[in-house]
Order: sequence, then structure tokens, then C-alpha cells
Amino acid sequence: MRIVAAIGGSILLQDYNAERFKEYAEILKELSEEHEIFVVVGGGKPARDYITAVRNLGAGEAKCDDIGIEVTRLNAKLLLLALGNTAYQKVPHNFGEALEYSASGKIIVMGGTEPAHSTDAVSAILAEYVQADLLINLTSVDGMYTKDPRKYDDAELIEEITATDMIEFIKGNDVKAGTYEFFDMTAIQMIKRSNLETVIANGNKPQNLVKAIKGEKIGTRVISE
Ligand SMILES: Nc1ncnc2c1ncn2[C@@H]1O[C@H](COP(=O)(O)OP(=O)(O)O)[C@@H](O)[C@H]1O
Ligand SMILES: O=c1ccn([C@@H]2O[C@H](COP(=O)(O)OP(=O)(O)O)[C@@H](O)[C@H]2O)c(=O)[nH]1
Repeated sequence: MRIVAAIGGSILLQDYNAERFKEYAEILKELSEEHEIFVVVGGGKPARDYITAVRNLGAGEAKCDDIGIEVTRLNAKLLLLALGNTAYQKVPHNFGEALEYSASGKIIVMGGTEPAHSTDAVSAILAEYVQADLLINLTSVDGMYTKDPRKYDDAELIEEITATDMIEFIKGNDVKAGTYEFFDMTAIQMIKRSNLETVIANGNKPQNLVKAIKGEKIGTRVISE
């Protein structure tokens, strides 16, 4: 299978823990023996810190996004270090480069592309671009909930949702640099227009990536209506 996995910055960059990178590297290496793997890495706290500094300097939103993108690419480089020779040792800056580098047969790791969306959107566009069989979004909670599970105790996990319902759900969310919380509109629109097979799962348990690929019931599955 051709797989695109988005690993949220909240997962990889929690506390700059090398073990987390190593854990993911091992799993990705194993999976790459059987599958074609593309990884998109998020920005996490370091991206938010940089974005705050840039905003405080009076820069506009697109410039803040630009700095966020730089940080995601730096994070991608960390994962490349952990992966070593099984990964193509250059971070693609756009989708054409990602496809080009994948001809090497190695794992591809990228960060952001251009301003105005999150790495969730990058992963969804990449999944379209390379015609992936599966898009897996690994985040810091078990999947999509009826409301923010960190704020509301009575939030319930949604096991299945259509892309159309997801769009309705996230309408009105903030779209400022560093605040594309959970999923952004571009990501869901790509999922909808291309009927991308998508699973959202908890990346704090890296084995969830394997489970999602095996088709085990996990997290939230985005279905077409
Ligand atoms: N409806 C929701 N379902 C799940 N998580 C949500 C929801 N609304 C807000 N969140 C928040 O989104 C966060 C994940 O988004 P984000 O921090 O951007 O993660 P990532 O690093 O995976 O991109 C979770 O920690 C959760 O608190
Ligand atoms: O293609 C991209 C990817 C990222 N970003 C910026 O970089 C930040 C960090 O990326 P993301 O939010 O995806 O990281 P995560 O939520 O995984 O920490 C985003 O908030 C955006 O400001 C962007 O503008 N374009």
C-alpha cells in the first residue's frame, strides 16, 4: 500500500525526546519493507514559540506561517536523522519533489509547503498527489471528539464521520498561524473531493500506525457519504 502518515508536532516534539523519534523510526522502517511510506511532520511547540516571536515583531500572518513551515522542516530533518539510510535524506519542499524523491524507493519525510494551512492539509494534498491508499493522521488525542476532549470531560469519541459533517463541525475555527487546531478546512476538503481513505488516531502510541494500516478499528474513520 502507498501510505501518507501525518505525525502531529504535539506527538514528536512534546519534549524533544529522542526516544520518541527512535520509536517511530523503528516502526516506519519495518512498515517500509512492505509499504511505500510518506511522512508529514508537524511543528509542535517550537513552531508556536517561533510564530509568537515573529508576531510580536509585527510580522503579518503569512510571514508567521512561513516561520512555522521552517520549523516543520527542521522537525522533518530530526526524523530523517533517526531513520538514516531507509529514508531519502532531503526534505521535499513541494509535492512534485516528494514524488520525485520517492522514486528512490525510500521513506519520504516532509514538513510544510506554503502559508495558510497546516501540515494536516499538506498530508491530505500529498495523499491526493501520490494517490495514496490510506491517509493516517496521528495526533495527541484518540481521534475526533464531539468537542475538545482536553476542555470538556463529557466529550465523546466519534468512531466514524463523513467529510461533509467534519467540514460543518470545524467551520469557524481559527485560521491564524500556529492555531490550526485539530484539523483545518483545506485538509478536510481534500479528503472529501478525493474520497481519501482517512484514519485519525492517537500518535502517543506509535503502534497505532501499524493498527491503522492493518485496518483494525481505531480512532476516527472519515468516510464518504
Ligand atoms: N473536536 C475535537 N476532537 C479532538 N481534538 C480536538 C477537538 N477540538 C479541539 N481538539 C484539540 O486538538 C488538539 C490536537 O490538535 P494539535 O494540537 O494541532 O495537534 P497536532 O500536533 O496533532 O496537529 C488536541 O489536543 C485537542 O485538545
Ligand atoms: O504547509 C504548511 C505547514 C505549516 N504551516 C505553519 O506552520 C505551523 C505549524 O504546523 P502545524 O500546525 O501543522 O503543526 P502541528 O499542529 O502538527 O504542531 C502552522 O500552524 C502554520 O502556521 C504553514 O503555514 N503551511
